[in-house]
Amino acid sequence: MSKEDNDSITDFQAVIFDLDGTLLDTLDDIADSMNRMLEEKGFPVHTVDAYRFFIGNGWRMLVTRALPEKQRSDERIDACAVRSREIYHENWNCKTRVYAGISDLMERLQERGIPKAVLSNKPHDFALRYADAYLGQWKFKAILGYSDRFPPKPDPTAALEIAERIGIPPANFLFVGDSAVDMRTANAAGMRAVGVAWGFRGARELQDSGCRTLIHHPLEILPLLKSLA
Ligand SMILES: O=C(O)COP(=O)(O)O
Repeated sequence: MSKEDNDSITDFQAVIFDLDGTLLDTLDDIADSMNRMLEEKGFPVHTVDAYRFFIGNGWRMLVTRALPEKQRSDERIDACAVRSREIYHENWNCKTRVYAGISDLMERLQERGIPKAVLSNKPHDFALRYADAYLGQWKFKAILGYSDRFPPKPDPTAALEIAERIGIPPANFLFVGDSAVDMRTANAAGMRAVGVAWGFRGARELQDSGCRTLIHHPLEILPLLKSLA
């Protein structure tokens, strides 16, 4: 962390986490499911790494980016979204894992009584299922994936709703994510934008999109938080 970051740290008391690429490495399961759908439909598949840049703006955008440019009619995108979700439904947890250091971080946050929440552009049902399977031993004040209740990130509405529910002002939140979408959401919500270098997109994208604090290990979040001891 730079000195400048240290100087400007205020009274952070709560954390909102992105899910894909921040808490969980879901890349392979998403890429495999999408590639199986593309194969079935006779379209070219992509490398797993290509999916790092397709994921981030919700399932429909993921499907759109994965389809060849000339095959992106609304009807085709809808049909491919339905089929790829069916496949993902069966394969969501084959290779997914929690990133190193996340379990330690969750444990420490829990011990210190720091409120935490998840906000993802993943379909809401999948966000809940992942949180339950991989993060179920820790308490979250809210777990929100994408649904028709809130616009997707980078719109700040859902992040602000979480702050309201927890009863802590947005300015006292860390918003931790791995993509430009997350950094924009954080800044639009008036929360501290914390970028994680271990995620799908990497440090450069984060620095170019409003990241205020870049971290390389989950436990670097702890010194940013107010001590509740
Ligand atoms: O599924 C997506 O588009 C991204 O999900 P995330 O917001 O948890 O990174």
